[in-house]
Amino acid sequence: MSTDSPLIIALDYPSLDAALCMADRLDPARCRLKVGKELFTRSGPDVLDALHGRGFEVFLDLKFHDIPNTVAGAVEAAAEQGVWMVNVHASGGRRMMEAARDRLERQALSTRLIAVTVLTSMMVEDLAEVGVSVPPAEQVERLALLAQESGMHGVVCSAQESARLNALCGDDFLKVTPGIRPSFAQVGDQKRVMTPRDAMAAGSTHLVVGRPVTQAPEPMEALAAIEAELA
Ligand SMILES: O=C(O)c1cc(=O)[nH]c(=O)n1[C@@H]1O[C@H](COP(=O)(O)O)[C@@H](O)[C@H]1O
Repeated sequence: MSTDSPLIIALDYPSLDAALCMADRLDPARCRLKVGKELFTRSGPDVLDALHGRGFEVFLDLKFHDIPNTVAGAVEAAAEQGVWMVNVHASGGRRMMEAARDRLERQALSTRLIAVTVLTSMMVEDLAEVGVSVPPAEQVERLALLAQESGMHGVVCSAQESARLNALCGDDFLKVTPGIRPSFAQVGDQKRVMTPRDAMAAGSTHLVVGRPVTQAPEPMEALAAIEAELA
């Protein structure tokens, strides 16, 4: 099933059973699902089959970062399993991103390919420790432009950077933004956060929401509350 909802719910669970338990409480007409490293490492492709079988479109969030040939192969493998979206780290560089894009094009695979800019958990001092001496916003701009030039469909960034990236890269360039905190939710370990409404107003095209929905007593009620904040 295809949906026009901007919401992508992060299924950050340690087992297939726990993930499917949550998926069964959600509606594929009103959200997509994101499968990340922990769940995929434990369950393997079974989780993708199970979610596709339930009608969900899936963002496989494995943030590939390796030499170009290895990343191209990994992206092809993900796309062959029918995922809606897959991602790489933009800091892997132009040749890595181009190799991944070329592989999808050559195989006529329509999976969206996006690049992570600067993780939403990182602040200026974290970047400094890894040798990046510019503020997060500046590094995000640099990596987003590089990602666009390298043929990515969009980027993962904080919603705080969406407006600037809209101006730099245009509306069609996807801005997939985690660090979303509805008015009813706790910030937790995220640093660069925004509410769903502010994030969409800033130009985000998709909102990644995890714990505010998955740890709510009634996940569909939390999702409906986010939809209401967006209306
Ligand atoms: O690529 C991601 O999805 C991602 C990138 C990023 O910079 N920050 C970030 O939080 N994420 C993911 O977005 C989700 C956020 O979950 P919550 O903080 O529970 O809403 C998690 O699955 C993170 O792995």
